[in-house]
Amino acid sequence: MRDDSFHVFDTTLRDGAQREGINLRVSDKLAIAQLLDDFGVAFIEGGWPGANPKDTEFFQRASRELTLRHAQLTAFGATRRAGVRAADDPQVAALRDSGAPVVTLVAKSDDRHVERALRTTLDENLAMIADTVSHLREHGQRVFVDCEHFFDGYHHNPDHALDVVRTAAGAGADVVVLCDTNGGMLPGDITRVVTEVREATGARLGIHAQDDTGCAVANTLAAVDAGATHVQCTANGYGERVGNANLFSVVGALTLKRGLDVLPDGCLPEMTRVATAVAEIVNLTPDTHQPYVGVSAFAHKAGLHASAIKVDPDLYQHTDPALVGNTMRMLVSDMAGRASIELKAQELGLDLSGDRALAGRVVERVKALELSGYSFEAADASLELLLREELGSPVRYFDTESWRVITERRPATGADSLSNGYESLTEATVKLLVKGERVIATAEGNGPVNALDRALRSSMEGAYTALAGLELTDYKVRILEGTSGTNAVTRILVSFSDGAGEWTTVGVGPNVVDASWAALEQAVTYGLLRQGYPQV
Ligand SMILES: CC(=O)SCCNC(=O)CCNC(=O)[C@H](O)C(C)(C)COP(=O)(O)OP(=O)(O)OC[C@H]1O[C@@H](n2cnc3c(N)ncnc32)[C@H](O)[C@@H]1OP(=O)(O)O
Ligand SMILES: CC(=O)C(=O)O
Repeated sequence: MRDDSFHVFDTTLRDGAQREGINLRVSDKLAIAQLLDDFGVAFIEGGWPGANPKDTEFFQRASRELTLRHAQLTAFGATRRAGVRAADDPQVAALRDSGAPVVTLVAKSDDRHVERALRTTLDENLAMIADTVSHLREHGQRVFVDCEHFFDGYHHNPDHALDVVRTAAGAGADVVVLCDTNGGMLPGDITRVVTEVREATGARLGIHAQDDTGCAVANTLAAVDAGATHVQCTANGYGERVGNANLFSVVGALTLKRGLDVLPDGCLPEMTRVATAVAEIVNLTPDTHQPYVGVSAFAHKAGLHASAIKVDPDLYQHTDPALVGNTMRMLVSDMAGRASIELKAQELGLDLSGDRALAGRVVERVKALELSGYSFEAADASLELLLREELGSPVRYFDTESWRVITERRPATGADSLSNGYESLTEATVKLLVKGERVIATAEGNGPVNALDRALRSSMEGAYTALAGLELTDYKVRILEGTSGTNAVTRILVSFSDGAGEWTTVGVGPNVVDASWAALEQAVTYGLLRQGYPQV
């Protein structure tokens, strides 16, 4: 039986889904629920059964299709309408019949909302809460009550706000959740109010904090410090308007900073995987700078940081990334020092044998190249090739004698209205020395880079069969001197994949095709190195 003394309650599938830009299918919701269960949350709020067909179907399918090891499903919905018995309210019936063992009821606790939005009396509001909680409890469901706008309501009419808490708890709600629905509170407000409400009512309290002041995580932690034992959060902080308290930041803080065992054993290292997988499912780019789980959360750029990290990573990290399933990374740029290079070499599996002079030479080359427009922090493959060269074993699979590209614009057959009756075709010829033989290859492409890529591969596919499995996955152009117009220097980043991994290289030059070739040549060389081909 799971310890019930502290609840991590996730509402990604309900409040998270209220974020602009998220539109989940039932299968998405089921997949996210499974991930949240892997992460070990105690409650997963699945949605509002009866409010829309998708959420109703989610609860039907969840009972058949989900195997939850850690979490209980929770159905969300409102208290009964004014003037109707809970037993006769169809929305309450949908909660009762959802199959969820737990129901979270949203209740009004700000008298202005009662009078102006519900258009009823304060007494009827209390009756709606008591009647709905008792009805669901009689049907065997556990009930939590979300007190909407609690903090604003407490400020405006503390007596009614406290009556709501006492009524909910008195009717059988296990947790009364104080909600900062408009997200306007600051941590000091939360500490004071939670403390006062706990002392005045003795109820078990929870916290639900929207992030409109950017304080949702801090507010959640302040509530816990003041005695709340139930935290409502969403994966990656998704939620209505700017979002909710971020589940991963809250859990990271509670476990690693406060020493609370809020997850089952072994679940914390799932954090980074779950955060990324949820972002993929909701179709939002993962936030690279998100605390704990972002790809940059433990990425170090400054040379002074690296020199201390070399002695002990704890000197520049607030926690061990492995505890949350993340990894430390060294970034090499013109802010690097010798220690950065030494650590990067270690990360890449290269042995510098403590050669400080060699590391110093690499630093100097990197700084000079970055001054001319290169950027190595996103181009690990280029950096590795440079390091190998300085180590005295440059990577060579072919030598380029020359290449040429011709783009022809000609009348098109079946051209669409955008092409103005013309089409362009590019042809590239490359001349290389491959394993001692001179090879010449020509290929067509839809542009210079595509044509060069195809010619380069076709010239070597006999010698290196694995080339067929390499794929160009990204091509980025950055104009470095914006004021020079078409005379500018450009930086090209190309990314390749071989199915097992991805790598990026960088080329720079005043001629965009030349810079692209430089990046392409390195990317293919690095790809062949990854395949383990012996060098020529
Ligand atoms: C703070 C939060 O984020 S709470 C979560 C909010 N989530 C959602 O609203 C998403 C799902 N909502 C919906 O699909 C719809 O709004 C429904 C199905 C719930 C209701 O739809 P409708 O019946 O068309 O009503 P509508 O949305 O216009 O208004 C909500 C009604 O609920 C009432 N209501 C609001 N809060 C409560 C409450 N805590 N208890 C009881 N009734 C409430 C309102 O007074 C209003 O009543 P009225 O129709 O008599 O004016
Ligand atoms: C319940 C809820 O989502 C809120 O009050 O913000």
